[in-house]
Amino acid sequence: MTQSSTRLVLVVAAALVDPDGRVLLAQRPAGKQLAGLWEFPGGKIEPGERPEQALARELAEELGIDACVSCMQPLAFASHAYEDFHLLMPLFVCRRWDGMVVAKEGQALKWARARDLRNFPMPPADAPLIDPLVALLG
Ligand SMILES: Nc1nc2c([nH]c(=O)n2[C@@H]2O[C@H](COP(=O)(O)OP(=O)(O)OP(=O)(O)O)[C@@H](O)[C@H]2O)c(=O)[nH]1
Repeated sequence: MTQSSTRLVLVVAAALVDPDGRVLLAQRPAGKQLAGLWEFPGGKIEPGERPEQALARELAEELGIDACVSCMQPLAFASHAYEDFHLLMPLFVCRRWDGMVVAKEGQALKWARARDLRNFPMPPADAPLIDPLVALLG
């Protein structure tokens, strides 16, 4: 069905990959939409920002790391109709950053194998992102 008006929300997310080939998941805190679900770090792109810049900002805010913008590698994107908005979310692979990953916003963090991601409850938009990660990382 075609909808006449849909709010498009642009979000950018990262698959941070550690030297062991594991991917970082962050748990959405209580009180937020989709609370308790495991997601890729990231957030909304602000007006005037390039996606890679927005991602670097979010990674600094959420995890305290300084990610290498020129190393961000586009892998896949999610296009998902939530009830009240449509999410468009590119996923970048990021293997290089400065600093230690720290949960700056009190969120739980987990390093997981790509092939184990299906064991984590994730937002529905994220499901199509898992196969490309498994293809890349095994
Ligand atoms: N960062 C991130 N967001 C995701 C993923 N999957 C997914 O559906 N989303 C959705 O994309 C939006 C992310 O924006 P956000 O992190 O700034 O959202 P938020 O609820 O904290 O909003 P707020 O900043 O207005 O409080 C949320 O609606 C979130 O549910 C994911 O893997 N990572």
